[in-house]
Amino acid sequence: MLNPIDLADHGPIIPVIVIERLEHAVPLAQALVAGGVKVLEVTLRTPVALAAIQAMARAVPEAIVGAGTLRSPVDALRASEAGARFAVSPGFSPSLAQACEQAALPLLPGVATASEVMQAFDAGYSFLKLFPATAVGGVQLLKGLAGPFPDVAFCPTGGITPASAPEFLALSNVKVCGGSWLCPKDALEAGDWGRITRLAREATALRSAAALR
Ligand SMILES: O=C(O)C(=O)C[C@H](O)[C@H](O)COP(=O)(O)O
Repeated sequence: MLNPIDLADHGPIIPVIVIERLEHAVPLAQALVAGGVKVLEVTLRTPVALAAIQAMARAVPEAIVGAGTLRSPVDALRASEAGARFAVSPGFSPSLAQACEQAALPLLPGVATASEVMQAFDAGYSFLKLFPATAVGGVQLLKGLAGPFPDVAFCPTGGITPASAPEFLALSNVKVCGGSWLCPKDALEAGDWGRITRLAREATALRSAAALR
């Protein structure tokens, strides 16, 4: 079973993917992998999301396909059945955490405050999504959390851009960021897979940009 912290080893950005049309799933995964992005978070926000996870996992074995937007225990079960290798949630709830454990689905739970960090940490999670990262305080909040929680790492997501990502990635407690900009809706609709590969390639270079800061 994958440890969510290991997702950070595959690159600095996890694309947050919204699939409206199932036929986009496989070419999108291929385009991202071609640009060096292997870890894919497919949000359970659309009716075809589970089928998209299944199709990507089968057709693009190099990809590590996970499910995002898990909100309830049943989401955990469905994501696991669809073949998701990890799960991401906008928040933390004990019932969701328990369902993921039962389904052997590694979870990256979301937090936005120190109290939520403590609840997730108590439940055994030390790698957390900060969501919605920019809105709740962004870089300044993460610097603040590093004091009392030096043993907690974060994946900030929400409002991050290619311009702001290096500042996040340069923080000691940030291992990887999430962002939807790698998969723009208009590129998917136009089938512009080349643009998605370019965006993926640019995203993979952001860790070096962070190291230069
Ligand atoms: O649905 C979820 O569970 C999410 O993960 C929400 C995403 O994190 C944000 O929608 C990504 O934010 P942007 O990169 O600002 O578009």
